[in-house]
This record gives sequence, C-alpha cells and structure tokens, in this order.
Amino acid sequence: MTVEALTEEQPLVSARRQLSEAAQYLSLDEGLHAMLAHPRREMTVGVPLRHDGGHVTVFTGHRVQHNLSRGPAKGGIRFAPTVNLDEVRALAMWMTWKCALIDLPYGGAKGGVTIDPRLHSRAELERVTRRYTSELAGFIGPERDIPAPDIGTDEQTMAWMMDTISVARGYTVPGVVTGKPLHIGGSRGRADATSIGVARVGLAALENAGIAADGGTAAVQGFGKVGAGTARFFSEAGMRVVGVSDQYAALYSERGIDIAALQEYVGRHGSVAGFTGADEIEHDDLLELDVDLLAPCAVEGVITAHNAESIRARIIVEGANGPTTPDADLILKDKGIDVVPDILANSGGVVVSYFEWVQANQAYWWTANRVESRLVERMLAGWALIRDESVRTGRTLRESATAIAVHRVAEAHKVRGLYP
Ligand SMILES: NC(=O)C1=CN([C@@H]2O[C@H](COP(=O)(O)OP(=O)(O)OC[C@H]3O[C@@H](n4cnc5c(N)ncnc54)[C@H](OP(=O)(O)O)[C@@H]3O)[C@@H](O)[C@H]2O)C=CC1
Ligand SMILES: O=C(O)CCC(=O)C(=O)O
Repeated sequence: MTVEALTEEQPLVSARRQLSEAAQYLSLDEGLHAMLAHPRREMTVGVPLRHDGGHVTVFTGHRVQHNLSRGPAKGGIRFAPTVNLDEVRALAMWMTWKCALIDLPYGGAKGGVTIDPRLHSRAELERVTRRYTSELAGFIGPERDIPAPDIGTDEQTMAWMMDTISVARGYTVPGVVTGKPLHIGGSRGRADATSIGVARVGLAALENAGIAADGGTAAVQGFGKVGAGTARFFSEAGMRVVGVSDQYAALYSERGIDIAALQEYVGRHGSVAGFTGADEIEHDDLLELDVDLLAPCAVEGVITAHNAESIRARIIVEGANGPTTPDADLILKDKGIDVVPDILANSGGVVVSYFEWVQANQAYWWTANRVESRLVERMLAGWALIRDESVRTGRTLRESATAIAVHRVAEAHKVRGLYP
C-alpha cells in the first residue's frame, strides 16, 4: 500500500480516515480494524488493444474485492484516464459500507481501466472491455463478484462483459453483471435508480431541515448518468436547478435551467458547453452557489479544506462517491451544513442492481412500479436510520452511516470467525 505517500484529497486517505473514526467510535479490535482497512483480493491486468489503425497499446486494469463477509463482492467498473489502484481500493471499501448500510447481501468491490473512453471508437471500446473481462473471468461471477456501470461505462459495456463471460462458460450467465440492457436481463428502473435515490434522500433531508422543495434551489456537479437524472428529478419536484456542470463547462441561471432542454442538447452535442439557456460560470463557482441543495455527482475530492469554507449550500447530497474529504467534513460540520453521505445517497444504483441480480437468478422479471416502490422504500428507510442515529448520538450523518455499516461488517466477520 502506498497510502503514506498520498495527500488529503486522495480517496484512499479519505476512506481510511472514515474507517478509523468509525473503528475508534465502535472500539473495534485493532486486528479487525486492520483487516477492514485492507482489501481482501486484488487483481491488476494488462489490457492490450489493437487500435482500428492496427497499432497496439497496453492499458492497465484493476479489480479490487474489498470485502466478501456478507456475500459476493459488488461494485462498478470505471473507464477513466485517472483510474489507479489506490482509487479503486477506496471505491471498493466504500462499496462494502454502502451494501452493508442499505442491507444488501453483498461485500464491496470496484474495478477500472486507465483509459479515456472519449478517445476510442466503439469497436476499440468493445475490444478493451472483452479483453479486460477475459482477464477477470476467473475472478468474477454471480456468486463471486458482480460488476456494474460507473464513470465512463454503460449498459453496452455490461452487455459485452456478460457476453464475454457467457461465451467462456458456454451458457448465458445473466447474473454476472448488473446494469445490463433490458433485452438481456437488465432490470426495469436501473438506469434512473441512482438519480432517483439521490433525489429522494436529498428531498427528505430538505424536509427534515424545514425547507420546502417547491421553489427551493439546487446545483448539480456532473451531468452524466447520475447528475443529469438527479437534476431532472429535482426539477420535477418543483426545485429551481440554477447550476449544473460537466468537465467542459459550468452553467448558471437564476431563473432555473430547463433540464429537459439541456438533456436534449447534451444528447446532440455531448456536453453542456454552449447551451444558450444559461450563462457560463467558473467551475469552482458552481460548488459555491447559494442554494438549498448541492449535489456533487462527478468525481472524488471536489469539496476539500480549500473550498469548504466557501460552500453556501444548506444541504449537500453526495451523488458521487467520495466527493467530500474528511477535513472538509469538519469545516462543514462547524458551518452547520448537513452532508447526506455517498454510502446512502447514491446507493439507489446498487439497490436496483441487487433487484436485477435477484431477477436474473430467478429468471422472473419485476414491473417498473415494483422496482421503484421497493427502491424508494429502502432509500427512505436508510435515510431514517442514519438521521435517527445522528440525532441520538450528536454525530454527523456520515459518521452515523459509516459506524452502522462498519459495525454490520465487523459482526459478520466475528460470527464467521476471525483470523483464520
Ligand atoms: N452510475 C451509477 O449507477 C453510480 C455512480 N456513482 C458515482 O456517481 C459519480 C458519477 O458517475 P456516473 O454519472 O455514472 O458517470 P458518467 O461517466 O455517466 O458521468 C460523469 C459526469 O461527471 C462529469 N465530470 C467529471 N469530472 C468533472 C469535473 N471535474 N467537474 C464537473 N463535472 C465532471 C462528466 O463530464 P463529461 O461528460 O464532460 O465527461 C460527466 O458529466 C461517480 O462518482 C460514480 O462513482 C455512484 C453510484 C452509482
Ligand atoms: O450497481 C452496482 O452494483 C454498483 C454501482 C456503483 O459502482 C456504486 O454504487 O458506486
């Protein structure tokens, strides 16, 4: 582990500090704390790609299974130029806490390939996905480790992964990945599940603070699978979404941005940049807008000790994994800003992934209504659990959520037998 060389902004440092705080609060045995701080299994693979032009580049891919005590490992696959092993380790640890907090029968995992998908043709991305999946073939499976989409991947990526594993096994294995297209055993409602979850717990937190959603204001960082849906659901709840951003531009409109029109524009142009229904602002200013709800839905480490003092949102709801560093959390706590933590706020995706896996294993498909009502029921129960714990203990929502999750995983370890 290279954690000593890392800085406060890096996700593995944040993840380990959050675990240490929970371990101390729970008076966790030192050995158990050490076990939970280390991934159970890791695989790093070379992924050669023959480009459309004929030359070959070798990319690096990872899959980290942080914990398997409550069930098979579960977590997304990221394709991004910034992917590195320590980041994947942190994301895998957060998956363990997320699945435990929302009470899914899973451990935590994450994977990624260090590649910029925007620079490659569809054919090249298919070859990269299939080669990466072949390298992981013995490591993943419906009873072992079940990938899903994350940054830079989508349902097509999952279809290629499922097909690669199915060809290798000689029969169709729908339960090996979730977030698949409907035609091959995907679940109704998975595409919007993360965003619905972020929006529902964000709105619940607003209500808890006595702020009316109707007429309230929101800003959303990231306009991808999670961010765009979150902005749309806020807008449908009557909020004015005054700010949104992607990698290329940040937009602001005091009147509120027409999210449906923006989604249509992004569908045609690939970015929010150039949309005429709002003004362009600096990226950093998006996070500092005076809004009721701020939803970071892009990457880790965007709210840090450097900008936390300038945050003016009443409530932060974390669509992204790890957007707020522990130092920033301390500042936000002092400022009285509630942070609905990632391990609850964005858990809607893995909840419906679980529903998808259950459906695939039973070959029995649920209606959209059944998926959504069970999703919302779980999200609101998760929200009530951490809010009540926070009220009871005087600790933050993140501290409460992490302690509940770590406790559940620790109990699973203890009852199965420690230190084999
Ligand atoms: N997909 C899912 O089901 C789940 C995702 N998450 C988490 O949500 C976050 C977003 O994932 P997802 O929506 O799937 O990924 P996508 O790849 O679909 O979208 C990512 C978005 O973030 C934008 N972005 C990246 N960097 C920045 C930046 N520095 N400033 C502003 N915008 C930025 C991208 O911009 P551009 O389009 O210009 O590249 C894009 O709009 C990640 O943290 C992921 O781990 C969590 C739970 C489930
Ligand atoms: O749907 C899943 O299995 C996991 C999604 C994911 O990667 C996440 O919640 O961060």
